[in-house]
Amino acid sequence: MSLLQIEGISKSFGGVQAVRNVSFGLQAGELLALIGPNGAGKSTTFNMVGGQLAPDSGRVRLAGRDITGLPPRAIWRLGVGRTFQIAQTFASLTVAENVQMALLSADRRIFAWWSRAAAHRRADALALLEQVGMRAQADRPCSELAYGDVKRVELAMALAHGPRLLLMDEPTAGMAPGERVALMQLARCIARERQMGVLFTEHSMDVVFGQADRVAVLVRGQLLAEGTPQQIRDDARVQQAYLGTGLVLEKSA
Ligand SMILES: Nc1ncnc2c1ncn2[C@@H]1O[C@H](COP(=O)(O)OP(=O)(O)OP(=O)(O)O)[C@@H](O)[C@H]1O
Repeated sequence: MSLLQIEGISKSFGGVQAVRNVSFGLQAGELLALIGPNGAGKSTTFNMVGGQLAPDSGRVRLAGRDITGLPPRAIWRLGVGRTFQIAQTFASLTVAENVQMALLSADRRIFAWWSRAAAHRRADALALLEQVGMRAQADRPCSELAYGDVKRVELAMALAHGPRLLLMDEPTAGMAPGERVALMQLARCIARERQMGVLFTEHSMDVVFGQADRVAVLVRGQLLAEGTPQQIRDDARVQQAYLGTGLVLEKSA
């Protein structure tokens, strides 16, 4: 059974059909990149999986369970984590405290007194930071970190509730090319180790073709193609769809 199964979802905004009858699946341990030119419906699809938007029709299943239209918090509780285009951390807290806050939330104790974050499951927080290569920076304030490191902390925070599926919305936006690949290599290792699925939207073709196991291409709200990076790169329809968008379907050296 697929970890995530999207079955014919559609969504319109007024007269604009943003997503039209889109179906695809994602297995545990797999990285699936959702790509497409601007306005193709990537964010809308993503938000229908995360619960920020309810589909007009179609179903979304997580390990067979119908999660269509559930609110984001309920979907998160069922094991769907999320990172954002602009990393969200508390700048005034240390790296470890940020992860401890995420652990508090996972333990349903987010309303506990803030000062207790520093005392909550520090060893578990440090273990998560070890996984993302940030253990040595545990006691630095997040405000002092380079942006690429903030993204790693955000990843550790997203892992705090042990998601089965991680949604990463343009995870490498704003990062230097080398850092982008490194972040997604890390996500890939963690996905394999935890048998966690990762669905991500991405504009950087280096990341897509270098790191994704499979790629789904949306164009004008419809699924145009789905396959391995090689199949997608060789697909004439995909090349045609990208013509004139300024994006190149080549992995740069
Ligand atoms: N809340 C909304 N209200 C009205 N129209 C919307 C809304 N959200 C998205 N759209 C429209 O739906 C279509 C798909 O948008 P969406 O943001 O899903 O595309 P995208 O592939 O994520 O684009 P980008 O790469 O530019 O982020 C676009 O035509 C967009 O203008």
